[in-house]
Amino acid sequence: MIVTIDGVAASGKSSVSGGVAQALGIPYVSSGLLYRAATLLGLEGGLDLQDAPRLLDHLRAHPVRLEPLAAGNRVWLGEQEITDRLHSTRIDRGVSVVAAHPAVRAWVDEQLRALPEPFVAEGRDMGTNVFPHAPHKFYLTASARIRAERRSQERPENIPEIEAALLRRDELDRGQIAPAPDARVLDTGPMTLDQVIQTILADIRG
Ligand SMILES: Nc1ncnc2c1ncn2[C@@H]1O[C@H](COP(=O)(O)OP(=O)(O)O)[C@@H](O)[C@H]1O
Ligand SMILES: Nc1ccn([C@H]2C[C@H](O)[C@@H](COP(=O)(O)OP(=O)(O)O)O2)c(=O)n1
Repeated sequence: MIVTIDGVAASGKSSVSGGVAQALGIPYVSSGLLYRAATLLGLEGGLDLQDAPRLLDHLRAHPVRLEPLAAGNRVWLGEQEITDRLHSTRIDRGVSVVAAHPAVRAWVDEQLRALPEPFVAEGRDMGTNVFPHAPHKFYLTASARIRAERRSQERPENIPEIEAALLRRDELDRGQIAPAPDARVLDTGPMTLDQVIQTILADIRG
């Protein structure tokens, strides 16, 4: 069984997926971490992030692995854990360029489709492209201001700066973001994290 939870940046995808997965006793899969890992490798390799063929060669030469645990996903580069380095403002700025390359998307999708079920998958296109046959699909939204207020707990910039960066990324990610026609759309703005998790669990349990 696969549950998909897609949505815009900072809409609550990882926190909600983690809570839903823990309640169901299954892992969750954070696809965005693989796009972030590809961005980190590109930046640290001194590559032009626009240069898809070189970036892909670089990715193929470096074994990146996503470990989808219920308590939080980890990303490995060989034997070295890189999870803590994936949520910087520098990666936020570069990741949309990297995620727009079809070859990078195929590199991510291949890894996701190889994972054993059951799991909760979160990202932008889990319910549309990667797991279109998933029986339970959700799509999270919230206003840019609310998302910026939430993110300000995790980033050094002030709320207007974070809001501007989120709107820029929404725009750049637009090609990847659309709710699946059979997804339930939830505006998390007026809800607590636990309310979102309980709403999704009630829907899954029917
Ligand atoms: N109602 C809510 N729904 C989802 N997340 C919320 C809610 N209220 C606060 N948050 C917080 O918003 C922050 C951003 O959520 P996160 O899971 O990182 O989003 P995303 O994975 O979409 O970037 C987290 O700190 C989360 O706990
Ligand atoms: N399935 C996915 C997941 C993420 N992406 C891209 C788009 C996002 O800007 C980045 C980072 O996604 P992530 O979900 O980690 O981060 P945010 O919640 O957007 O802060 O990756 C994507 O194109 N497709």
